[in-house]
Amino acid sequence: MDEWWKEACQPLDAVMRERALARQDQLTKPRGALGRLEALAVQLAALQGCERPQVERVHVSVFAGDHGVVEEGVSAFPQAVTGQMLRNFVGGGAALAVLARRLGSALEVIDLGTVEPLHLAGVSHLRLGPGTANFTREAAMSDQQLQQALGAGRDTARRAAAGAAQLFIGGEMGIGNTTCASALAAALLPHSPLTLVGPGTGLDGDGVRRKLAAVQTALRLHADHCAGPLETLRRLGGFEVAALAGAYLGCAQQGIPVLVDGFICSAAALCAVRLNPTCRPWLLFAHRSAEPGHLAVLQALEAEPLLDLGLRLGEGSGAALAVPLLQQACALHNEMATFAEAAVAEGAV
Ligand SMILES: O=C(O)c1ccc[n+]([C@@H]2O[C@H](COP(=O)([O-])O)[C@@H](O)[C@H]2O)c1
Ligand SMILES: Cc1cc2nc[nH]c2cc1C
Repeated sequence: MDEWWKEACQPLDAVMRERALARQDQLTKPRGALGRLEALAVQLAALQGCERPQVERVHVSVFAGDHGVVEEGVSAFPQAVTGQMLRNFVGGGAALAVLARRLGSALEVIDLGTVEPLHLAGVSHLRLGPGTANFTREAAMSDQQLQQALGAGRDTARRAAAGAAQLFIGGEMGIGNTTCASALAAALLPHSPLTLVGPGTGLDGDGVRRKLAAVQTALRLHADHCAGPLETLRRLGGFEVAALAGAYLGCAQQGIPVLVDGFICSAAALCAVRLNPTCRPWLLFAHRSAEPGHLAVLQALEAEPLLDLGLRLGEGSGAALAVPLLQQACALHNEMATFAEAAVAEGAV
C-alpha cells in the first residue's frame, strides 16, 4: 500500500513569519489593535513563504457521496438529495456555487459515489460505489475505496497547486454525513456519542435518538478493530470525508493553506491530523457550526474558528464566507502605512 499521506508536509517559513511580525508592529495602529487579523496575516505569510501574503486565487472543490447508514433513519432528508444537489452545484444555484462565483473562483464538483448513478456535465463522476455500506452492520468502505477516496483528494490538491492556488476550500455534500462525522469523532475522541450527535439537517427528537443509537451500534461493532486512524476512517467514514482528508493532507504537502468548513470538514481534518500531524499548521478553521459536536472536534484540534454565525449548511459555505476576512487581513497587512511612512508618532513602549 502506498502510504503517501505519511510523507512530511511543508515546513512553515520562519524568516517570513518574523518579517511579517515585524511589519505588523510598524503599521499605523496601536500594537495588537487588529486583534486576530494580525496573527492571521502573519500565519499566512509563514505558510505562503512571503512577507505580504495574498488570498486572491482560491481553489474551491466540493466532494459528494452517499452513506449507507441513512437506512437507519438518521437524516431529515432523503438520500436522493445528494445527487440532486450535484446538479444544483453545476447549475450555479447551490449556496457554495453562489459564494464561489462571488469570489471569482471556479467550482470543481467531484462525485465519489451516489446511490443512483449520475452523468452530469461539469461533474467528475468517480463512482467508487453506490454510496458507502451501512456502518452499523459492516465497514463503510473497502481498503480499495478508501485508497481511491484519499487519492481523489490528493489529485485535487495537485490541481490546486498546478493553478498556483493561495488557499484551498474543500466542501462536502452527503445526506447522512453528520452521522458519519459523529461516529468518527466518537471513535477518535474521548467523548461520549451523546455530546457528538445532533440534528444535522433538522432531525426531530426521535430522529436524534435513532442517530445516537446508530453511532453507538457502530462503535460497539468497530471500536475494538480500529487500530489507527486509517482503519477508523475506513470503517466509519464516507467517500467525501476521506477525499477531504486526502485533499487537506495533499495541500499541506504541496504548501497550500486550507480553510476548513464546518462539522463534517472538521471531522475530516481530525482524521487528516491523526494520519499525519505535520499537516496541522496548514489548517485554518472558518467557523463554528451550529451542529453541537463541532465544538469538541475544534477543541481537540486546538482550533479557534474565525466566525460563529449559526451556520449548519456544509458544502464549504462557511469557509467561502470567511475568505473576505482573510483578504482584508492581508490587505491591511500589505497596504497600511508604517509609522515612518505616515509620519505618525509611535507609542512609548
Ligand atoms: O458542516 C456542517 O456543520 C453541517 C451541519 C449539518 C448539516 N450539514 C450538511 O447536511 C448534510 C448532512 O446532514 P444529515 O442530517 O443528512 O446528516 C450534508 O450534506 C452536510 O453538508 C453540514
Ligand atoms: C437541500 C440541502 C442542501 C444541502 N447542502 C449541503 N447539505 C445539504 C442538505 C440539504 C437537504
